[in-house]
Formats: sequence, structure tokens, C-alpha cells
Amino acid sequence: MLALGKLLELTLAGREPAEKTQLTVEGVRMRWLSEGALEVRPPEARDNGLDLLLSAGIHGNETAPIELLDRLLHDIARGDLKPRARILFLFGNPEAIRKGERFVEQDVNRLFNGRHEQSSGSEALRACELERLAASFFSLPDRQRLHYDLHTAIRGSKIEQFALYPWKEGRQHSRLELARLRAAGMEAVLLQNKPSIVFSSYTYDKLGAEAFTLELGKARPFGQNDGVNVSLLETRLKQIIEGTEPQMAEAQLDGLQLFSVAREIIKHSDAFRLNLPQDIENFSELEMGYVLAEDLANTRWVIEEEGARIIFPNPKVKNGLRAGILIVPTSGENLA
Ligand SMILES: O=C(O)CCC(=O)N[C@@H](CCC(=O)O)C(=O)O
Ligand SMILES: [Zn+2]
Repeated sequence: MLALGKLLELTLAGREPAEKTQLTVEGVRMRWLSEGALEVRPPEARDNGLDLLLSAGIHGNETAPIELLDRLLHDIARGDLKPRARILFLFGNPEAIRKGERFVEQDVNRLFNGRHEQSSGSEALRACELERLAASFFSLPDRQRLHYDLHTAIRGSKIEQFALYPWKEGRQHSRLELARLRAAGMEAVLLQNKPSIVFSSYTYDKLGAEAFTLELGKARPFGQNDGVNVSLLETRLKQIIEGTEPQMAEAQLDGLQLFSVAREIIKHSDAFRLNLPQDIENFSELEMGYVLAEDLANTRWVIEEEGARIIFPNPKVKNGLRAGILIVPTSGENLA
């Protein structure tokens, strides 16, 4: 296998490869760009015009997605997987990956769409670098742009695998992309309805990619991901990479559950209290009238939405950041 296929090993060791560019026997070019960043380019005659960004490890302790990208890279470096797409592989936060922690000082996934400019430290610099790498990768004209930012969640979930679909004024969510996600094993999609500071929102909003955060199960250390079944996603990614995806006559959503954001719960102060059991699962339903959270100056978050559910509840976030998302079921009537 080509040495550059070992991007994860290099990243874990904090090493630069001796050779920055390598070619497989089929003429696929692998190019190391920076720590945790590698571009794969098919020979021109085989290129099908898709630019695919695959990122993982934006949160350092979310190892199942990192292992998945590592397997895909090994397959490419061995010549077992023959790309027709141009691909950028990114391991988001190398320092946190080495420590096995979500982040070191700051959550990188709250530093995009310019937020890193209002901050300092190595994670702000990394978010800036990730934006630059993505922007440069997605700068070629007349190509399809697709980004999957792969994550696992802090807690268990009533719906194991789901996607978050960013929002941009005047742009419709694509039914075809939802059908693709369904085929990749996603059971639900949260359709966002306002701008955000996460990586997939940056590539969706500023770089014109179809972009998604994918949640694949519960975060566990390296080597302990048997409970995270990514086989449908892995198969689909291989098909996308090789340009062998089965054609979908019609965009079949096939039971995919759609949700929209009712409210983001923002933690304003150290007095913030979240009234949920510690082991509550994502997508748990909350009853009307339930006092979900309390904050300074008698602020109360009371459930007033029919069918409300909670995802990503986390009272430990820094003040000013989202401490949970209240979601409600929605229909797919506004899809493109
Ligand atoms: O389990 C949790 O509380 C967080 C899991 C996670 O890292 N989710 C992403 C979602 C990004 C998005 O909103 O698209 C995150 O919180 O960064
Ligand atoms: Zn994450």
C-alpha cells in the first residue's frame, strides 16, 4: 500500500510524510496537503466531475467515522477502490484526536463561517485552515460538490443514524440528496432553517456544496466501534467514489423521517440548568408544558410545540453556545 494511505497513522504520530505526492498503479494521485489533509485525484480520463469532501474527527473522540475514512483511504492506496471522483479527506482536529477528546480548548465545530476570526488559539487556526482547504478544493468550476462531515454523538439515540442539512436563504433542500442519504442508512434528517457556525454549514453556504453533518452512533474510543454499524454508508461512499451508484429513477425517501428546528436552546450563563436526566437519549419526546431549561433572570424554556423532541442536550457547553436543539416533525413539501 502507498505510504500516503496511512494518513491516520501520520496524523496520530504528528508526522509529515517524506514524499508528499504518490501515484497508484492505476494513476490515481494522492497528495498530502497539510496535517490530516489529503487530496485524491483520479486520472483525467476517468474523472466523472464530482468533488467529494469527506471529513471526520472535527471532534477528536468521535473515532468510528475516522476509522471509516481510514479504511477508504487504505482501499484507494492499495488500488482496491478506484476513484472516479476527486476527493479531499480531512481529519478535522488532529490535536484532539491524539488526546481522544472532543476538543482541547474550543469546539472546532463552532468556529466556522468566520467565527474563528473572533477567537484565538490552535483550534481557531485549524478552523481557518479547514475553511481554506475546503475552499481551495471546491474552487474548480463546473463540478458537482458534495460534503459529508462525519460524527458520532455524546449520547445514545432513539434514532441511531441521522443527518443535519444546513440552510441558506433562497436555496431549497434537495430531495435527491435525501434519497441518497436514505440509501446510505440514514433514518432521519433535520432540515435546518437558519445559518450556523458548523463545518457543513460553511461548505453549503459559502462554497455551494451539498453538505451534511452525519451522526452515525455513539462516540467511543478507537477499536471499540463494533456497535456503530456504518456498512450501508460505507457501501454508498464506495459507490459514490467509484461512480457506480445505482441510478434512482425517482427520489425515494422510503420512510426517512424529516424534522425541522423549533428552537435552539442557548446557554446564556453559568446559572443555566437543563432539566433532563443525564442519560436521556437523542430524539426523546418532551411533553407540552415541560420546563426544559432555566437560566438567569428567571428565563424558562417551556415546551409549547406538539411532538417536540430534544437532540444534543449538553449543559456543559460554553456560555453563548447551543445546549440542545428542540425539533419537530415536518413534511417534505418544500424540497427541490
Ligand atoms: O452529541 C452531541 O451532543 C453532539 C454531537 C455532534 O458533535 N454533533 C455536531 C452537529 C453539527 C451540526 O449541527 O450540524 C456538533 O454538535 O457539532
Ligand atoms: Zn461531533
